[in-house]
Amino acid sequence: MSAGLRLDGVTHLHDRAGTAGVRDVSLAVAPGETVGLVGRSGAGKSTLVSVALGLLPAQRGEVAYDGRPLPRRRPGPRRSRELRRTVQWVPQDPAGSLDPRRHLGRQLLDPQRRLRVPGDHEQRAREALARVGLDATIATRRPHEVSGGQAQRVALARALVTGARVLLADEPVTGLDHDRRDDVLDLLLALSRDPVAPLGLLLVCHDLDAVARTCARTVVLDGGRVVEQGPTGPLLTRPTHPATRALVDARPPDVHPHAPTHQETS
Ligand SMILES: Nc1ncnc2c1ncn2[C@@H]1O[C@H](COP(=O)(O)OP(=O)(O)OP(=O)(O)O)[C@@H](O)[C@H]1O
Repeated sequence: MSAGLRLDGVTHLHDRAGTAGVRDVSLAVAPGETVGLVGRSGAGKSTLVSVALGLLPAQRGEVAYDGRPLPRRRPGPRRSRELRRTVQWVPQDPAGSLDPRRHLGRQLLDPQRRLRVPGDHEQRAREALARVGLDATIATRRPHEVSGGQAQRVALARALVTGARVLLADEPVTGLDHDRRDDVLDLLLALSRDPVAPLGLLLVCHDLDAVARTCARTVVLDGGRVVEQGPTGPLLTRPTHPATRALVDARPPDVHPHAPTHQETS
């Protein structure tokens, strides 16, 4: 059994002509692995994330969580809940996705109730907060009563609280300032390296510096297909496919040349 998320020869085309979507994509993210997914606009990244989350069907191929294939048809409510617990989605600007009116603690209980997670929900909420380096007392506050960095952490705790083993983070740092960006990325990296409950991470990101900082391995999509993949360092310094080269060439000049990369910190 392969733990985590596995896509095997997955195709999802949006139109009959077959010009848009993803084709024959295989990739795996095991707990503890950090994988970047990059590609120009329209390359198929969001489509792939939707298929990986079971929101769009794999017309060909297979998506499996912890070795168990997702059903081709929309799964029933019970199976759906099981799946949601295993693989969680982290949206763009995670803190901005918190409900401003509700106490943060409530927002850590809601997904557990919704997904009928077994066990003591309050305890799981405290554990999730500890994993992201926050004290449990923050649960009594609302988003505007904590710092932006703390809110980001709570949002990540919310993704963890159901017992997720893999996070799909779709442009989670777009629009954040440099320090906040690094805070989120470093936290994701630390969570992936947690010795007790290592997390798998698929990071969809157009910021190649963020990918270099966080992801051991990177997959390049172009025209809906995987055109290059491998260890992030060599892939970004010696790209072989023109699509990868174009992404690397479009990278803005490094304004923080001393930011540690994944390679330097691992
Ligand atoms: N619901 C849809 N119906 C029809 N075509 C779609 C749909 N969603 C996406 N597409 C098309 O599929 C292709 C891949 O789009 P997708 O959004 O997956 O790319 P992306 O790499 O995520 O792009 P971006 O970086 O701009 O978000 C594009 O040609 C897009 O126009």
